[in-house]
Amino acid sequence: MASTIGELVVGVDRLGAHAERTRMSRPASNVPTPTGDHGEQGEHTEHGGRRARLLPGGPVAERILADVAARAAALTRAGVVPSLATVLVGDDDASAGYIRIKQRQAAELGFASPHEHLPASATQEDLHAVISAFNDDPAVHGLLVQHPVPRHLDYDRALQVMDPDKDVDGMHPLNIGRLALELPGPLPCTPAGIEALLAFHDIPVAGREVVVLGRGATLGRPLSILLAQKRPTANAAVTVVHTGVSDWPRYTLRADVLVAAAGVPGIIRPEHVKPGAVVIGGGVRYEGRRLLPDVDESCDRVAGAITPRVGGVGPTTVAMLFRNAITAAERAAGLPAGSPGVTG
Ligand SMILES: Nc1nc(=O)c2c([nH]1)NC[C@@H]1CN(c3ccc(C(=O)N[C@@H](CCC(=O)O)C(=O)O)cc3)C=[N+]21
Repeated sequence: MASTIGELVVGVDRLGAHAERTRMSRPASNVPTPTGDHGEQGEHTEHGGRRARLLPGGPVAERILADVAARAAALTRAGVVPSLATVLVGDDDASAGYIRIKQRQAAELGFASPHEHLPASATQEDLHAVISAFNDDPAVHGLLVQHPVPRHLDYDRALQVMDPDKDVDGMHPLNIGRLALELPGPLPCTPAGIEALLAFHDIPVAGREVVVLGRGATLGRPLSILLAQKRPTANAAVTVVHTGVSDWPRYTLRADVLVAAAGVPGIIRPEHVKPGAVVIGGGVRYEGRRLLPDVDESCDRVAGAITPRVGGVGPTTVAMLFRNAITAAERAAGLPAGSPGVTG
């Protein structure tokens, strides 16, 4: 059984080991209470006037990226430079900005990052040709097409052209199938980032009630699959609520861990949160470069623990992109995935 989810187990073991270490150095009063301490908010640590304990994603990402950097160095010593290719269509400023962040990160980690920029007038066939060229290039191990693409193009069709083993977003239909069947493959980045964030901060979800608000393909749906899997950092009782459930607050109010994955700014308000619950802000909408989170900031008065508005789930998403990329590179090089000790 373990072999079918080998990749996942490796990542989980690493995070689990880290969680053990951090648990010992953290004051007892700071331990989260995902079951909810009704009416015992005085036990929560104050953070600059906030009641809820903050759950930053930065340290989670750092931990993952340190591992990626070690594996990239080992692969490079073995004669293979890991490579994550990016494709951008059009001239959207925000998208160009995100691509630059990924390229800077790639350089820091010792990855090559070939880039193709297509004009906004590019056809579907132009986009497919660029993807096919990266598919066929053995020096490219990971590939992502920046979302969204201009309106006249079909992102899903482009995704299906991509080599599933190079899909660092973990969103190719084959990879969603692998996720559902617990076969090895790249995991969708934001869901995997949220599982890692919860594990890093010692927030158990096993046997607990997790409610996901939203069923989108990039977050809500894959996260609901991931957190219901049989694994120490998952094993949750997962409920998915969405626009088809008009009395959704009835469900979110029961959640020990509430994940906002709706992409509707401010939809989660304090009256939707069980006192003491853990609130994870996964969903965001971008208006230009402005980030509009699903979770209203005042939820920190009710929650026991909450991701910060900036530096929460976002950094873990980017770290998972690179974890998927280094795993793809190791596999392509014929090395066992996740072996930082390998030398040439
Ligand atoms: N093929 C593809 N894969 C993606 O993964 C992908 C994509 N397309 N298109 C755009 C979205 C957006 N995205 C972000 C990831 C991290 C942060 C992040 O780390 N944000 C910081 C800064 C927030 C701010 O802007 O103030 C934070 O959350 O703290 C933001 C945005 C990945 N995306």
